[in-house]
Amino acid sequence: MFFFISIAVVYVLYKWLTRNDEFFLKRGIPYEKPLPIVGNLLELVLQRKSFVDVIQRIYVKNKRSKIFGLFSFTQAGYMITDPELIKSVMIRDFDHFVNHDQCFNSIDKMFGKSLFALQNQQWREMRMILSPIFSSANMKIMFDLLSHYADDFLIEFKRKAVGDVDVFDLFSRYTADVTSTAVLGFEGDCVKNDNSEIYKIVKSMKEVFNTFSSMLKFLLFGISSRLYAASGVQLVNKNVIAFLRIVTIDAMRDREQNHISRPDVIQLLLEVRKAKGNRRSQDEEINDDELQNFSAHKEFNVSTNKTTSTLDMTDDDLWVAQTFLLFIAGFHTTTHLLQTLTYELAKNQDVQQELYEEIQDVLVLMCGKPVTFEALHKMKFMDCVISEGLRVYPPAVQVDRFCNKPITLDLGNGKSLHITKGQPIAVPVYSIHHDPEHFPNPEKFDPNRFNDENKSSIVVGSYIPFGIGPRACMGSRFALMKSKLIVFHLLANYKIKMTDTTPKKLTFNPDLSSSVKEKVYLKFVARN
Ligand code: HEM
Repeated sequence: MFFFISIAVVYVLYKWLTRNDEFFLKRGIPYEKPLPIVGNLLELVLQRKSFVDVIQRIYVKNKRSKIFGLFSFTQAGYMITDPELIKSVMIRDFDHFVNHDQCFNSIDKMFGKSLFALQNQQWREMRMILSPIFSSANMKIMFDLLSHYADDFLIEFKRKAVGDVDVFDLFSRYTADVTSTAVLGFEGDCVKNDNSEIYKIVKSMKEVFNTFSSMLKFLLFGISSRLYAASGVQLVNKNVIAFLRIVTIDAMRDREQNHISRPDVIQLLLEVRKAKGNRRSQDEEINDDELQNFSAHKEFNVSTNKTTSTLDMTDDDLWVAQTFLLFIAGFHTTTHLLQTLTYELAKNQDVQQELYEEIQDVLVLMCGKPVTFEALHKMKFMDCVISEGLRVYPPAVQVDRFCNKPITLDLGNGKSLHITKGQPIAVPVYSIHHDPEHFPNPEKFDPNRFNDENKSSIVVGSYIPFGIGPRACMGSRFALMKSKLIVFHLLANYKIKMTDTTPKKLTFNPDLSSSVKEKVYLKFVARN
């Protein structure tokens, strides 16, 4: 009897776990047959391949089709390869694809309240509240703060540059300091102090998404969100939340009591909270076309005619969640950009020399004064170099959307595809950036793809390091500014070289991120 019951249970479980297996077959969309539980991600779960490599293999096989299917664990999701379709989902038909995957909203109580996870009207309201953080006026204030910080950084760096430098560690610390100083208004001291407690916490924030155990949490959530909820597991650990409460809620209270005002996020959150959300205009100038930023995202107006707020402004966690997001969204991404970019500059000495010459020209123009916001943003070759860095090593492997209103997408040649509410759809950013149809000889690091002569031939939708459309990265201009500034100062003072241990090629960790597997040590040789 027990035997028959066991067989019946296994059978029911198998049927349930494979319930979506014919999803793409029924819709005539190419896909790879999934395995139970792991879907198409077996190599990733076995730690044999990175997410980048898994997607790349499936993309190359299916890219002739404008859309293909991917089983991320048990979830069947569409992957779009065609720039026109990408524009349609991310911009033209945005009202049907406002949100990220549902799981971000429910997998962690605190993260679920962050801008990244908020949905529909709540997302629109929060985006309008937060986007002025990166208005042109605020960016200039942040630039001044960062310029002062750069002086201290260079003094500290002199000490570190004596030996070979682990550039991941260096730029993680730089990014943590810059976010603390310019965005949140406190000193991180992560570069200065090798044992900085703040650095330990910020690093553990990164681990929230980029470890094997976080992947298992997503897997459990994918199998059953109810089981996940019942297990009591959360993504963000208690130490991180305690730290964020201090830098957000305690800081807000302190400023209110002591009448302190600083031009940063905490101040903005304080004002929004006091005004119960009524300070949510997007009238501050955010898009500045004069700045040379090929990859920067243009902010869209996402307002609606609803007048009452759907957010609970008195909820502390709502604000803690935004601080968390600002840390985490800029941390891995900017560190990854700077790590991989300095690696490519060391490898491609001709590119480094051309960039150094542009820096020298600016220094001459500045007549000994520090580089200004405008001068930094007018540097054309600098912009090409950064844009190419983000093409070859986009920090986000993919960007995703979740259908909130059914729609029929036109696939061309008389074909169409009906997308139902609740259906995930993603854009494989890394694979599109490495597609020779969009970027010939894609593995070559060639900044001139983005020069004035060539950049007009880049098809909209084929270059999306910051995503695209109203839900694209909110911090793109800040990320570009802090990256350009540090590259400027480092190259003005040092020549970057490979060491005997520097890897010949970079590969990626077997997790859901695009983090580099190898330790990257580089030599920084003082120029004078
Ligand atoms: C090189 C650095 C960075 C890269 C490549 C990057 C990339 C991205 C991408 C791909 C997205 C998703 C976009 C989409 O779904 O279309 C995103 C979202 C976001 N990023 Fe960034 N990011 C970077 C730095 C930053 C920084 C420094 C901040 C702020 C301090 C930031 C804040 C955000 C926020 C708040 C979102 C969520 C936007 C929303 O859901 O409305 N990012 N980023």
